[in-house]
Amino acid sequence: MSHIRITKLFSFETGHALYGYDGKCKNVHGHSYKLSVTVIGKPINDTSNVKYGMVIDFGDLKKIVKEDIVDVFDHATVFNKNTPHVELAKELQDRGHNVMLVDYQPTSEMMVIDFAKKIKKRLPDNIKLHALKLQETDTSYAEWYACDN
Ligand SMILES: Nc1nc2c(c(=O)[nH]1)N=C([C@H](O)[C@H](O)COP(=O)(O)OP(=O)(O)OP(=O)(O)O)CN2
Ligand SMILES: [Zn+2]
Repeated sequence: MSHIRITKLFSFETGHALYGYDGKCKNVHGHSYKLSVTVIGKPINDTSNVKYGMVIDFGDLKKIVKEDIVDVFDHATVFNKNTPHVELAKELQDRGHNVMLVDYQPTSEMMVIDFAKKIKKRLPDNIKLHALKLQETDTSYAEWYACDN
């Protein structure tokens, strides 16, 4: 049976700020992120399996990405916990805002690395993460490919 890649698209609204950056993105601002998740595997060959003909049910892939990424990042503001932004984060949290502290600079590149780690942990053994594309704006995106890593 052939290996087939299947892809599901997600979107979420997230705020961030790049501490120490030399441009406008050092300010707190937000993006309508678009995330494309591609996995690879062989379609199930067993006619008695309810998932016959599927690499992975799109719904099962959606559950993983929703639980570990979309529901966590949507309408949150992400700050690098290794910077003084941690104080701003605390103030916002104390005032009831949805803040996420991460261990990295929240660029598209670093976020896509984080997402790859999270998704890989959740996939069944027979399904491999092939690629992620994280689109920050209409003109800017970062990609993670298994073959590069
Ligand atoms: N390599 C990276 N460069 C920049 C990142 C990033 O994650 N990786 N992020 C930013 C900012 O978050 C910014 O909001 C997005 O940058 P940019 O594409 O430059 O945004 P513009 O609105 O100016 O895009 P145009 O379409 O060119 O107007 C900065 N850099
Ligand atoms: Zn930004």
